[in-house]
Amino acid sequence: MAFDVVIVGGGPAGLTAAIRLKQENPDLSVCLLEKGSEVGAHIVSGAVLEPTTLAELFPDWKERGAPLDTPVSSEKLLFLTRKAALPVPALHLLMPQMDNRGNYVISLGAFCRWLGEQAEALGVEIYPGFAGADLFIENGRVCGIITGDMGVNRKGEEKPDYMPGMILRASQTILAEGARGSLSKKAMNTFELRKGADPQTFGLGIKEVWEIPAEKHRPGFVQHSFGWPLDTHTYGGAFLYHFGKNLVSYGFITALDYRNPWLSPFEEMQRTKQHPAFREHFEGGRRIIYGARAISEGGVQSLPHPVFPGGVLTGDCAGFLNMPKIKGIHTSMKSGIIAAEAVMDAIQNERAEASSYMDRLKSSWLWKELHAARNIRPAFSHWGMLGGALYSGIDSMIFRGQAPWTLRHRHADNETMIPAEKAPKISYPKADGTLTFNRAESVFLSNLSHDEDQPVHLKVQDMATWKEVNLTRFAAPESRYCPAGVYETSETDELVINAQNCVHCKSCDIKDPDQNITWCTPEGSSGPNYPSGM
Ligand SMILES: Cc1cc2nc3c(=O)[nH]c(=O)nc-3n(C[C@H](O)[C@H](O)[C@H](O)COP(=O)(O)OP(=O)(O)OC[C@H]3O[C@@H](n4cnc5c(N)ncnc54)[C@H](O)[C@@H]3O)c2cc1C
Ligand code: SF4
Repeated sequence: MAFDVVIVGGGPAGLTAAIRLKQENPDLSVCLLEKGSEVGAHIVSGAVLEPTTLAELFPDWKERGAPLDTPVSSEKLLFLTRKAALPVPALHLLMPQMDNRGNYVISLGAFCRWLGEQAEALGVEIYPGFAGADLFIENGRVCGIITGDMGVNRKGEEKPDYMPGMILRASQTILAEGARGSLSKKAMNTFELRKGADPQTFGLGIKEVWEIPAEKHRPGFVQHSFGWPLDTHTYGGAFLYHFGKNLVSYGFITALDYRNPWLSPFEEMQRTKQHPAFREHFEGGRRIIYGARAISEGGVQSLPHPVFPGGVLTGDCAGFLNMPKIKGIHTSMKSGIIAAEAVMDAIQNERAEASSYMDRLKSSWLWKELHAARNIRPAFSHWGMLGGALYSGIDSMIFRGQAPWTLRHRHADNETMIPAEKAPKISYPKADGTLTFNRAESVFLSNLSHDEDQPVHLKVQDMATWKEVNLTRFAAPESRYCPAGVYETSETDELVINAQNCVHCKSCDIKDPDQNITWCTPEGSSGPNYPSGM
């Protein structure tokens, strides 16, 4: 099958790019693949939406019924100690990037479904349930993508319903797979797109949606925290947003450059709920959805060159997220708009490379925004939590993001752990089954579908390395950082992989110390099926 443009990924970046292409040129043939069973099925986000890019894409978004129903009504940033919560005063002055006035608390899943409807109305062909499994490269140029085979059993043999993958040819391919996309990783390696960039650094976001009693619901209330329970060298914190009909979105982001291999991002998230500043929000409520996803935290200094022969990278798979704001939706969408315009230019001028993409990015508000935010995230790696918080205040208030230096990211996340025997063990409280839960009962709420009789999509290149590095040196950290309990160590010290539990967060691909684990796309439609509230 041949198209003018193939887009891989139906998140905010891919859908926005698709819409912009058809808005500008209705005659272009545009195809978008989404590995989830439907658009939105794999989407995890807080989410507070800054509506700037949406207004650029559809100035009449209100009349079109965009699902932005909960304006932010009030907000707090808390520094937590074990028992106390100290609000950061004059938040809008001290940390203007945390100012959420004019923003909306949304379900990003519902928003993406709505964007999908807009795209289809413009003539974009959307194929949910199809994973882009490989790049289709001819003569050193990406000429489209290859979808995954369907109907292959665990041993790699064809089953009666076998359907080989298809080649989707395209003049230009837009990769919009979100953080740590598998095709994006291949494109970066094949075309050496990361040359000269700092290592990308990621966070793992784990999230729950709760339904709470109507009398406790405060529509539009937004709360963020930092400090306890993380140690001072680990960046991260919790978020809590009231939205929709009696819903609360609660989550915790742990930076994946953490050092202590005994740390469990899942348990940090569970125990934060017990803090008095969070606990009261869940009383009388019930948890209805659970999910997890990595986010790209590195900022502008970690961006790869986003253009390769035959295509571009856009959204979180390149790393267009503003970490101090904890926002990547409006930035991903903006990069999608710019990518679409550059790709159209390349097609019209019959050029293999959308070479205007970088210049267009650099002259946009997106670049200015990311440039101003660039020093805050690395400051926390350099000077720990308090030094980083102090630096953020100075950078925002005095330099206003224009300091004449750029702090670098010195390590990739897989390089930062210290040996388990040198790290303090962390003892986490047992789940109580009402407020806090274990991973097995949590993953149940991700509504997973995964045919177990298919090749394991988590490839461990070398088990001897796993034993020597992961098990012996780091006490099997994947058994703690995986938010779905996919990895276990058997009594005979073998690695057990429960691939059917994978929620596609990509943390193992990122954090595995020797880069010995590779996340590959499973059969299309596998993985979580998050409903519209996510
Ligand atoms: C817990 C959490 C909280 C967040 N909170 C906020 C917030 O409050 N505000 C905000 O602005 N941002 C927030 N973000 C960030 C925001 O969600 C992302 O920046 C944004 O979603 C990135 O958009 P994207 O389109 O690049 O990628 P994604 O949203 O990740 O979408 C990528 C899509 O591509 C699909 N895909 C991936 N690979 C393939 C493949 N090979 N084949 C087919 N399909 C594929 C995926 O299934 C997915 O649907 C948060 C993120 C997390 C994890
Ligand atoms: S197996 Fe890897 S990608 Fe899947 S949920 Fe666990 S850490 Fe995330």
